[in-house]
Amino acid sequence: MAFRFELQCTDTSTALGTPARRGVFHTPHGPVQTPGFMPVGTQGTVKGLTIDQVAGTGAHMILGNTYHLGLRPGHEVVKTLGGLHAMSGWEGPILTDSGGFQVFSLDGINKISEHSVIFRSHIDGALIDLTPEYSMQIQESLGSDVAMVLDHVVALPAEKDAVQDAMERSIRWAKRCLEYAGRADQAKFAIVQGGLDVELRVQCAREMAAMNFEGYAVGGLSVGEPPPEMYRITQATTPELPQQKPRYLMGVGRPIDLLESVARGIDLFDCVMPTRNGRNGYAFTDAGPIKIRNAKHKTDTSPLDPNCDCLACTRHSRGYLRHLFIVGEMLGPSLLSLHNLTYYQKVMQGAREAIEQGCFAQYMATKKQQWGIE
Ligand SMILES: Cc1ccc(CCc2c3nc[nH]c3cc3c(=O)[nH]c(N)nc23)cc1
Ligand SMILES: [Zn+2]
Repeated sequence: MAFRFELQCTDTSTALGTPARRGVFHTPHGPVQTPGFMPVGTQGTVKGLTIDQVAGTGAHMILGNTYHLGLRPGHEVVKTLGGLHAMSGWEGPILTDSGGFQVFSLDGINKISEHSVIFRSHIDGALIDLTPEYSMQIQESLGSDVAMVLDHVVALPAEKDAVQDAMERSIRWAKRCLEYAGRADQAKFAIVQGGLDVELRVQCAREMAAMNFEGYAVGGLSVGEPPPEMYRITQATTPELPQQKPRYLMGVGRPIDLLESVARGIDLFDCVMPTRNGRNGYAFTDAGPIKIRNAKHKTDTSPLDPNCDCLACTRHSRGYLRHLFIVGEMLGPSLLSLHNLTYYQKVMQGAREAIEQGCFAQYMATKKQQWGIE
């Protein structure tokens, strides 16, 4: 069996009506410990880090993108280079997004029809006709272990009929992706849409659950809605998804969002925050966030985070890291990205251990207190 989700134990200590879950998602490129965080490697690289550094953070699975790689260098080139694994050298599991979200979120014209979404390449202006089948074909060339279905995401806030129209189209497109005769060693994940409307979310989740996907993502969130709204929708959606399949909350989130969502039954996460914020000099630590450019760090010889064993925290001071950002040295963004990814993996490792011990609620409360959250 190329793919298998092994649900090891659950923890109901948070009493949110759906338990936190500890599991292992087995893939052809190795196991992924859940709950787990997947670093974003949009262009086939986690920006500023070597793959050995990414592995060193504790990451098991990384993300690639159909939209970007499909445009440049083009999926045929990636295929000729042996696929994303051979090209990047990453030997672990890879998940690729379908490209739809990038089309809808990158401002610019796009034309939606039942057939596809047509958009102009932001690189050379060429018209691209992205059908569910073409998205699957690109992801097949990329050779990812998990391919996301092509979905239609509407920007929030949106009228209920627009959300319903996009949700129903996403169901029809998901069916077309499932029917696409791809490779046996590539899993397909469904993506549940429905905006912030519980009724639409439940309907969509049930229709997707009735189709035989290897995993289920909750999409259409982390698009600017208030975190409590994200939690409310997640909590309404996960109970409708198959218990024995992995659940992936797309684009989430801050460390607190990861824990609040684990408590509501989510197994996998991705987010650009640790790397994007790292590149901008914003570090996540047990004592809360640090803006390294702040003058108060200028002569600070202490490490970024005394509890962290990453290269940035064991080899350098806050004063040096600040200096790198002030003079614009490329090592600065790399080191803070490395630290943030290490930090995210440590938060998730703690979550996995807490669920195993049945004390996830206590773990979340402790982290909230450390982070200065009510
Ligand atoms: C490389 C890569 C980058 C980013 C992503 C996830 C991108 C992403 C979202 N990010 C925030 N919210 C999101 C919602 C959706 C969504 O509803 N559908 C899809 N297909 N992707 C989403 C996947 C892969
Ligand atoms: Zn560190």
